[in-house]
Amino acid sequence: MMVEITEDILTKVIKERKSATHKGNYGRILLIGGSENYGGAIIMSTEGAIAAGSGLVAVATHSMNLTALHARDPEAMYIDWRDHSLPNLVKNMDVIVCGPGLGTSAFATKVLVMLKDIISKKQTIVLDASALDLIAKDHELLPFNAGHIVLTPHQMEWQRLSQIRIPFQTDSANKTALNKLEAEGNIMLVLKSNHTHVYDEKGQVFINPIGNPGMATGGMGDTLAGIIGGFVAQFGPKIDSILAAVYIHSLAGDILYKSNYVVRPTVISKILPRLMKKYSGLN
Ligand SMILES: NC(=O)C1=CN([C@@H]2O[C@H](COP(=O)(O)OP(=O)(O)OC[C@H]3O[C@@H](n4cnc5c(N)ncnc54)[C@H](O)[C@@H]3O)[C@@H](O)[C@H]2O)[C@@H](O)CC1
Ligand SMILES: Nc1ncnc2c1ncn2[C@@H]1O[C@H](COP(=O)(O)OP(=O)(O)O)[C@@H](O)[C@H]1O
Ligand SMILES: [Mg+2]
Repeated sequence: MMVEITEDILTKVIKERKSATHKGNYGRILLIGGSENYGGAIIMSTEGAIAAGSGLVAVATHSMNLTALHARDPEAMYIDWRDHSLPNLVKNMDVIVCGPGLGTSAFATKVLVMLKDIISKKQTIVLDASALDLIAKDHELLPFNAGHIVLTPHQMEWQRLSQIRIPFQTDSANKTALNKLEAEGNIMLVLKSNHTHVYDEKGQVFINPIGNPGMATGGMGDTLAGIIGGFVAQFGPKIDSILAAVYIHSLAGDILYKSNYVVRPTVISKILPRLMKKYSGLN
């Protein structure tokens, strides 16, 4: 059975903040990505995570991206992804987003191996973009020990990972491929397209009915990966958090598309806090 995601998911998930709280109550997230050529990707993911409201946002990226990252997003903490303290930082996080602009170098593979060794049951990992391409070449790189794994491929990345060509990516074929990947029944799949399908850990399928072609621009998925990570960090590692993130990303896109021919991913992050405010405290 397929369930359409509706606006109700936003009031269900987005809670009004209580006065007696601090940043430690809203989740810690580490984003890993951004090679020399793809610095923008990790910056856009970071902006998604900050706008979504995670309590603490840290970024591990190529040193070349430091100045741009800090100039745009001083809220984010930075670590050189070659720094030997990276594994320790990983251990302290609730959520890790890995992949936007990561690239597929030997070093990128080493990052995935490190994550696989270190990640624990208390943590959620969101795998996007290059991380998925590396895993497509070697399924053993999947960090099965994570409490929850969220895969966010677009159709081409899913083709590489599942070996199902795009026209044949039906829900039943996708579920079969997902079952083949799973060791622990802890993988959720966000299969991005003009109508994104989300598969939960039990095989339930959800479809996102909104979004628009103005969103077909580089960085839109990087932004979504950050928002998903931010929602999981703040609202918990459940399918509803992911559905709400997918829905609000498209809703922001639709609002902007009314008066813009192209929707810039960074502007989605810009309007997200205001949109979240509208849906908070209504449940
Ligand atoms: N500003 C930046 O630094 C950006 C960096 N990016 C990074 O570039 C690396 C390569 O990712 P790409 O996704 O560009 O490359 P891929 O080669 O993985 O996929 C892109 C191609 O797949 C095809 N495709 C088919 N169905 C599609 C669908 N539903 N959605 C999207 N594409 C579909 C299209 O022909 C498209 O050109 C990743 O690390 C990614 O994070 C991109 O995210 C774009 C922005
Ligand atoms: N025509 C469209 N209609 C609705 N949503 C779209 C459309 N094109 C792209 N999107 C959305 O934009 C995002 C693109 O993700 P992705 O391809 O990973 O981008 P990137 O890697 O460049 O950041 C997905 O969330 C997808 O659903
Ligand atoms: Mg992408």
